[in-house]
Order: sequence, then C-alpha cells, then structure tokens
Amino acid sequence: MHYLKDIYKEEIFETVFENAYHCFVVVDGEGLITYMNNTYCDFLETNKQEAIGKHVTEVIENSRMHIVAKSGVEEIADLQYIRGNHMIANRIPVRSEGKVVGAVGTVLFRDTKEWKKMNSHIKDLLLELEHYRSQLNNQHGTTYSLHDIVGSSPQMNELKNKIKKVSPGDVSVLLRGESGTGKELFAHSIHHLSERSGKPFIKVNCAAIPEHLLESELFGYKEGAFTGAKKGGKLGKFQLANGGTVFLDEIGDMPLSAQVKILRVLQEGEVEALGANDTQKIDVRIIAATNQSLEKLIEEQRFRDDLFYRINVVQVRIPPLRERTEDLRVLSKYILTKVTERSGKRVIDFDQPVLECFMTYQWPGNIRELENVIESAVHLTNTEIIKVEDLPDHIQPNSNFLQQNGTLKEILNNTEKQTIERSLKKANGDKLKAAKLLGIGKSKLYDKIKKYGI
Ligand SMILES: Nc1ncnc2c1ncn2[C@@H]1O[C@H](COP(=O)(O)OP(=O)(O)OP(=O)(O)O)[C@@H](O)[C@H]1O
Repeated sequence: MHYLKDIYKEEIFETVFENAYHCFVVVDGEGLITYMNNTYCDFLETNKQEAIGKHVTEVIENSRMHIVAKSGVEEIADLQYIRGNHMIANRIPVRSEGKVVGAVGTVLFRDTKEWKKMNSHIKDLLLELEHYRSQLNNQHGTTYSLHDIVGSSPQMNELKNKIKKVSPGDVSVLLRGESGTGKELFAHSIHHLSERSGKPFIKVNCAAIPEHLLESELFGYKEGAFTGAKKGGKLGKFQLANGGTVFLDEIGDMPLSAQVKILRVLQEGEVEALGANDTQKIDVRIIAATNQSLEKLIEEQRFRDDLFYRINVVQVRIPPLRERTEDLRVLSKYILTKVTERSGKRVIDFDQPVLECFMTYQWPGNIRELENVIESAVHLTNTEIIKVEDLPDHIQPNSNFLQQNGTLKEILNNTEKQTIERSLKKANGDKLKAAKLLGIGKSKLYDKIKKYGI
C-alpha cells in the first residue's frame, strides 16, 4: 500500500509551498539557495532563476539561514529587517541521517496590510522604549558619564585624566574643539564626576536662542514684566540650575549684551529676573564650550575679555578625530551597535577597506559626522557587513586604485570589479540599468559578472 504522500509528494510540496501566503526559502549546507517560493520571489522582486544557486546573503537582507544551516540551531520568531520593514523569521535546520544538510526559512506577515500593521506597532514600541530610556537618563539632566566617552588613544586617555582632575571643585572649565568632537559629552562627564552630580545640569545653546529672548531665557522674568509674559513669571536657566551646573554651549555666539549679564552672575553670584526689583543668590558652576577662537573674537571686539578670563580658568582642548585615528575602530563599532539596536537591523561589522577609508578621511564634522555616515550605511547595506559602496560618495576614496598594491593588471581588474559592484548597487540589482550606467552592453556586463564572480 502507498501512502498518499509518496504518490503525490511533489504535487503536495508544490501546492503547500507555492500557494502559501508565507515566504519560504530552502538553503543547502553551504547557504546556497535551493528553493524559494513565488511569494518570496515577488516580495524580494526577484525570480527563481536569479535566486536559486546564489548564496542566501546575496538575495535576502540580514539573512542568517547560512548560519542555521551550519550550526543546526533553530531560530524561531527572530526579528529580521528586510526591505525597510521588521519581519518575523523562522529558521529551521534540515537533518538527514543525523547530519545538518541545510535549513528551511519562513517569513511571516508577508501580507501587506498585516505586516504594515505589525511593523508600525514594533516601530512604535521601539520609539516608546527609547523615550522611556532617555526620560530615565534625563532625570538629573545628565545623560552621559566618562564611561560613555569611547576612545583609548593616548590623547583620549590624557584627556580623561585631565577631566577626572578638574571635575571635583568649582572651577570654570572652557572646552575647546571643533564641531562634533564631543564637547557636550565631556561637559556632562564633568558634572557627573563633581559634587554637584545630584543637582541639575542645564544646557544653554547660546547660538540657538534669539538675542531678544536670551535674557529672559537665562535669568527668567516676573509676572507682568512685559506684554505676553506668562502668569506667575518664568524661571531662567540659571535659577533652574541652582546648586548644579550651567553648560554654555557655543559661547562665542553669545551677544555682547548677554555677556555683561553673565559676567555679573559670575562675579557676584546673583541674578536679576526681568521685571524684578531684587536680586537672587545663585550658586552655579559654569562649563562653557566653543569651536571658535575666542581670542580672535576679542580682537574683533565681539567677545569681552573680562568674561573670557572668568570662564577660561581651566581649558580643555578636545582633539579632532583625524588626530586620533587609533580611536576610529572602537568608535565605529560602538556607534554601529548603537545604531543597530535602535533600528533593529542586523549589521555586525565593517569590511576592512571601510576602516581604511575612515582612516584617511579628514572628518571635518568629527564624531557627529562618523555617526551620520554609519547610520546611513546601515540603512543602505544589503548585507551584515558594511562595504565601501555603502558609504556616501564623498567618503569613498575616488582615487582608490592609487592606494592598491599589485600588478597593473590586478589593480585594473580590481577597480573594474568594484565599479561594477557599485553600479549594480546603484541600479538596485537591475543589470540592464547597471549596464547603461556603465555605458556597456548587457552581455558584456554578464561576462564581467561571471569573470569576477559578482
Ligand atoms: N568619545 C566619544 N565617544 C562616544 N561618542 C562620542 C564621543 N565623542 C562624541 N560622541 C558623540 O558624537 C556626537 C557629537 O558630540 P557632541 O554633541 O558632544 O559634540 P560637540 O563638540 O558638543 O559638537 P558641537 O560643537 O557641534 O555642539 C554625540 O552624539 C556624542 O554622543
């Protein structure tokens, strides 16, 4: 007697897999795709001929099927980021005669409406989590401590030691450094390490507050001080920070009129709210930051020298990123982890040429720029490893071949391979489009893809 499954095995397989609403993929022990149903092909905008035989990571973003096909450890309900959305993936190893020979994968919530709903739900939850985390951190106004300052270059170690020394006590500190070097991070750390850490840390962005509002923002106002003043008045940043620290960011942009008032607070330890008849005693520590040369501003009479001497008791210079390239690797990894945790996309490392590229780039925007570059690369990459092609054009070394070693032929081949890979990426895998971008015929492109094993 034959069982039904023996007679119609193929038909049953076909019916189940091809008519399913779910995406199915099967890989062999090497991670090469041996089967993919139409639903999955449609979703990935590919077809069976293209997909079958390729390594799964070339076809599916963030896939771990090849790992499961090796480890034999199933992964159920894993969150996977594919084509801009969070999907639920199951990966089950296939065994034959006790050996792991491959894996079967399914992706749930393919149905557009269903997964859109689930996806927006997950995004909402991630945002909510982020909100609570930052609320918790913000309770005392400080979000960072010295532990959050990544870097172990000699310059960074020296800097951290200096910060440890100046933090206790009340001396004013002037942080100098280019934009994005981490001045705010250091200001937080100084507060955190001081006796004032249990008291508020209040940041004033001197460049962002319009001149006519600066005084009321800094020193507050009494009810009825001017038309439009709030009932009950408003406390200024200095009153809010009483007992704690005021961080005057971008102090070089502070208007002269406000500089006089700040000087008075520093000299006399008292503030006068707008419309008030009396002054109020205030005890704050000042940390100021600038990326401009205050000396030059003094020469141009845009900054008061008496205020400069007050805030410049201890000066801390934060070196630009290009002067401490030893920190690049660890910083990049740290930022990558932060970005992937936030976005839910699985990207685990950088290709070596990416790090080499980082080493030679000048980083005018310093760590903030590094953060932006990594964030955009994480969104653009189709694999778990960030490649040079995932970087913004201006970061990529355009004279790449000049830095390569090897014979002329090897260098030319390598450059040709990289150019083809980039064009394919730009054309989203569309070979006709890529051939057009490269100004060559489709069959020539196919030959080269084959030659270089792309
Ligand atoms: N050593 C570091 N380790 C980890 N993150 C850092 C480090 N330095 C800077 N960052 C990050 O880089 C970004 C920019 O830092 P921050 O805002 O402190 O720079 P800044 O010098 O105050 O910039 P600006 O002058 O433009 O205000 C922040 O997101 C910060 O967390």
